[in-house]
Amino acid sequence: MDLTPFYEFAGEHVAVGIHAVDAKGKTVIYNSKMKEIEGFDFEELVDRSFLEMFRFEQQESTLLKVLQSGTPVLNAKQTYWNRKGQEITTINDTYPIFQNEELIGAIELSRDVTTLEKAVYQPLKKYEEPITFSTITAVSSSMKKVIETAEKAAKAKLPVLLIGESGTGKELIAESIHWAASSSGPFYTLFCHGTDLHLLDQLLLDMPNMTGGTIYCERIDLLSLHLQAHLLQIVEQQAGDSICFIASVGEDPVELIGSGKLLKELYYFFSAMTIPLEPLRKRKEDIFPFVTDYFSRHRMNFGSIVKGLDREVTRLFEDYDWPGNLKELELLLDEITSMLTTQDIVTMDLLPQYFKSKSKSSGRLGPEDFIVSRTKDLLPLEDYLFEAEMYYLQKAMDLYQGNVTKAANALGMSRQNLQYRLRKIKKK
Ligand SMILES: Nc1ncnc2c1ncn2[C@@H]1O[C@H](COP(=O)(O)OP(=O)(O)OP(=O)(O)O)[C@@H](O)[C@H]1O
Repeated sequence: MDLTPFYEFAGEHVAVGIHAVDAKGKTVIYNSKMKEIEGFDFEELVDRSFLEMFRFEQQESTLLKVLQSGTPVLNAKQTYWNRKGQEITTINDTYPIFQNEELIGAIELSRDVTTLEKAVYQPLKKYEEPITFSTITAVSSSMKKVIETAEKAAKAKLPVLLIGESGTGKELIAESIHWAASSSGPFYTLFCHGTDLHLLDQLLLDMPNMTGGTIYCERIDLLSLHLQAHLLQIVEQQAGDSICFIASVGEDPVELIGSGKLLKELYYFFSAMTIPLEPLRKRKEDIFPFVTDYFSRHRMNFGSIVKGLDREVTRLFEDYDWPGNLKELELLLDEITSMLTTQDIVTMDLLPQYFKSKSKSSGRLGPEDFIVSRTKDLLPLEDYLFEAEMYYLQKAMDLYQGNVTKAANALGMSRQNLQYRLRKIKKK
């Protein structure tokens, strides 16, 4: 009996992301769960082969690494911001695949542990005391405005809708509203990412026992419309009681409603007060005060001597776009401080390699710019070809460890020609 249809069905419906490549690194399997994890839409996937050419992300490189070494890489945890700007934490196992002792490809199995990570890890890690408005870095005028409105919301005790990209501090604001409202009960977070009917029903069962407190529904736009309707029923039943309801969404709610991702009625319920949080790239004044606060907490909690950033790192932080906002900065600082020994100033060599290459390319074209779609303008051909050439030449130089003669030879061009092109890249 041919079992292929069974395996195909299982591959599409299993709750693990699967990405397999052949011996040349070309994708041969990319299942639905992987699309969901990486945030791709179908239309974009058609162009995936193009994308692969330009992607430097860890995801691919683990597969390629395994392809080169022939040995598995297991339990690799990574937190990143996917194509839709959603924060995702996965644990990946990547294996080489052999047939008759010949390496024919590699496969990556990716478990989405975002919700688990938030529920288990974050409460342990953060501020030791309840979050109050004064704990929050708010130097920019837009963050000051956020705090002002949140203070009003705490007094009014009306439902609140927080709007902002992942990592902008929505949960912190929700928690500080809770404490400022001097609510007697607990602060609960309902992580909508990965929530199912069963968990929502559990919430329904638990609620009658709550005599106060706050329920924060994080990213209601990540629930299916069916579950949003269910959530609406739950919150409406309790409305008017002493429970305070706060929710968050990742983008403009009007657009979300327009594109069928947010139930209008659920939006109406929460939008008694709305608080938009700007992405960090639009309020860069908050970057360094946050770093200073982080370091002082680190000195206090771990007795370290870390004081600040050197000039080069400061410039890099200023220029970078921070797609994951303050959360991304915080994770980066966690990584940097874990490597500190006797140094009190953070220098370039303490920055992880992936961050250096990401920040170098920030401002330049990213992989998504190469996707051809009806909703976006095409890139001028010249820019497209320039990026492609730059990518290819840099990869060739890496492969030959910077040896221009050997790289030129492999590329079938003269040494002078390659040097000329490399200079052109540097100037851009
Ligand atoms: N203004 C801020 N001041 C201090 N810390 C901040 C601020 N904004 C974000 N952070 C830090 O970034 C982390 C992420 O913030 P938070 O979880 O509130 O973001 P979020 O907007 O709720 O993200 P998501 O939509 O992914 O849930 C927090 O743990 C906090 O330490």
